[in-house]
Amino acid sequence: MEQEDFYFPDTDLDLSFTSTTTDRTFASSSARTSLTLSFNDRLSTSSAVTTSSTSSSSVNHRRHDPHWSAIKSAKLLSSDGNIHLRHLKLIRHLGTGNLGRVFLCNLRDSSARFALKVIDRNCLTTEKKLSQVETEAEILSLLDHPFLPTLYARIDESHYTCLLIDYAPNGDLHSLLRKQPGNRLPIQPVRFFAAEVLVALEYLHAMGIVYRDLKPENVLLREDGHVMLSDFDLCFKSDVVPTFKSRRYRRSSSSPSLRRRRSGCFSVAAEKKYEREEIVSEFAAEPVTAFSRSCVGTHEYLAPELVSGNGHGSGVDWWAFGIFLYELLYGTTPFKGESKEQTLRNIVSTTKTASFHMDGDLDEARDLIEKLLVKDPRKRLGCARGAQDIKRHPFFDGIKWPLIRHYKPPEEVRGLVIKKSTRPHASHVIAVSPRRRKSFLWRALSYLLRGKSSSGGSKNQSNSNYYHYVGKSYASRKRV
Ligand SMILES: Nc1ncnc2c1ncn2[C@@H]1O[C@H](COP(=O)(O)OP(=O)(O)OP(=O)(O)O)[C@@H](O)[C@H]1O
Repeated sequence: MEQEDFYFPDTDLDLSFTSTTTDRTFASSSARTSLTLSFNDRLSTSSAVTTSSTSSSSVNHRRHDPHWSAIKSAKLLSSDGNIHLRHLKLIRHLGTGNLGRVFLCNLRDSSARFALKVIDRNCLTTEKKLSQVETEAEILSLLDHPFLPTLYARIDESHYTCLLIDYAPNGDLHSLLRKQPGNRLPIQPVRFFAAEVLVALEYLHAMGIVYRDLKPENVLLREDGHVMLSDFDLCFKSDVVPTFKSRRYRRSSSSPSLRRRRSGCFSVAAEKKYEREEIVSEFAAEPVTAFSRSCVGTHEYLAPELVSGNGHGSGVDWWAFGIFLYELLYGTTPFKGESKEQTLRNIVSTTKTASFHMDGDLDEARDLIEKLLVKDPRKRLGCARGAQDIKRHPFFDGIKWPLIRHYKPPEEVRGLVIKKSTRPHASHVIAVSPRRRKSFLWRALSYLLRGKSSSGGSKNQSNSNYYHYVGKSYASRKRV
């Protein structure tokens, strides 16, 4: 969980915040970063993002959103109609990633809070990293979904590229897991978080986007407790051909008359189940022909086809979804070895399978995980028709998918504070001449970003090839 918000005396940037706030990235010794080894993905080269606005700004259904209203007002007051860094007030540092630093900020004279990802392009030493920035910006500009961040503005000033996105104040699922006894969550919160992540992945796949970096660290939690997937620099985009088909299937479901155990909005059938046959028309938009050879992701979450380097598609996200479910339920990942090399060996080994503790409550979860962790992607659940098949698994029985965003987040999870209403934030305004304000802002940004490179504790650097990568011994699970 983030610390309580803290407003500093109103300068454009108060550098003292670096020593008084928590940098989750540095604080976390077990941070897992992701690996990127080569880029041959078919990412569209057209830039959908312009310098300072995004296509989503015109989305009608969000016109009353306070964030868009704040953006609109700031643009109206801006001399050139665009958002600039001078319009933003940085509040504190939230974390450091592979590409840059993330700050909590708001627009001056507004209480709407945003996260600002600041990338100093001069610090990006390789073409690959520059390309990752463009990938992230492009993917973000395409998104319009409650469980994914909105890109409100892209600001390119001097050698900085800044992405203004939704702020998720409840931290990430990895930190939340570590606050739980045994680093495990009870089954109902797991169903809740997994269902939302599944819907987010389904949306990405329907857009032709293969995510490739699912892990609890990348599942941020919004103020209302709902999820927000983050980190799109490892995605690849492919063509997707949506289809609409009729299908006959046997559905096992609980009798409505049976007594049910209840927990929040997610209920579990306590007694017998019955089977019925249904013919359904369904929309499938899974990028089944997506293909990449890049070895990217986070070791413990890599699918076997990714590790072997023979090419992969959207199935890698369904494998990672299985690992994700396992980690939420068991507090560890199923193929974790003594070293990263051993982990990768376990993943590709045809004899090594996930092991499960005996626990009756987890039978359906176990069955789902086993179907997702099938080493041959052609036989893996989700790889033929996408999320539809996973949603239908008995583990998710009872969930009304169209209403998913209205389900109540699990309140019983230790360390998850769900705010019922947004507290108005005080904002202090001190008149600073625009010239002074600008130079101060640049000096402050340079200072903060320099801090990143000298700290040495930030995210890892990319390795140039797989053998170099597996040959090293790492103290923690990191993305490369
Ligand atoms: N929208 C956000 N709201 C709140 N915190 C965020 C947000 N985006 C990022 N963070 C925090 O900032 C940190 C850095 O984020 P960033 O996306 O740059 O890197 P990352 O998620 O660590 O991934 P990588 O280095 O693999 O690209 C994250 O660990 C997270 O704690």
